[in-house]
Amino acid sequence: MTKRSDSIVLIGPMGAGKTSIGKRVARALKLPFVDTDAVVVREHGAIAELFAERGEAHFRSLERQAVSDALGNGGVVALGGGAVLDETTQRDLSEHRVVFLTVAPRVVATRVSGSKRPLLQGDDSAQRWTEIFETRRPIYETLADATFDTSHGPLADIVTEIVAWAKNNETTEDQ
Ligand SMILES: Nc1ncnc2c1ncn2[C@@H]1O[C@H](COP(=O)(O)OP(=O)(O)O)[C@@H](O)[C@H]1O
Ligand SMILES: O=C(O)C1=C[C@@H](OP(=O)(O)O)[C@@H](O)[C@H](O)C1
Ligand SMILES: [Mg+2]
Repeated sequence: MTKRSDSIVLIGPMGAGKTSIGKRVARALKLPFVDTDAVVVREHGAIAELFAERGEAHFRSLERQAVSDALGNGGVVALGGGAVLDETTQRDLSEHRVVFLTVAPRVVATRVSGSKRPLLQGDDSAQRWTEIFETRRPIYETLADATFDTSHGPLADIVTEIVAWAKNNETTEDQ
């Protein structure tokens, strides 16, 4: 696999583990870690409030900028689940090693229940998660260089698998 950048980008649906697994992968590889949602929150405030007060399109434009900055800086980057909807981001990702974290619907429900994710509020959140995931799945699959299912087993095992994959797929200077 020839990729220009040595960074690793985690994509996938809400609750797949991008933030928590990304943090641990970065620590294991001794690389900096950035979660683009955390950047947006730090610079602009809570995501739920941005959605409520300024709308999803506004959040997406802040997210696009955070993603572009993070990809430029390198390291391990965890995206928000919807960041891949942006076509500029899709193009930019072709230069990076992209890891798609997937998860079974029956497992994710407990992971995201009670969370403040604005797209998962209300009684039908499980159904909404599935609809959103099915809509985005082709994009995730197209962008992915590798896919890991986080539904089973301890989080540490998935981290180990991703670290091994990253070491086997390192970029080299002359690419
Ligand atoms: N493989 C896993 N096994 C068990 N719990 C997990 C796993 N991955 C993530 N979680 C838990 O699920 C929740 C959501 O994870 P998070 O990293 O925020 O996902 P994402 O960033 O993809 O939305 C967190 O509470 C996290 O600890
Ligand atoms: O899938 C989405 O559209 C979203 C995912 C969230 O991030 P996580 O995927 O880290 O939960 C966050 O960016 C926002 O609530 C919107
Ligand atoms: Mg996250």
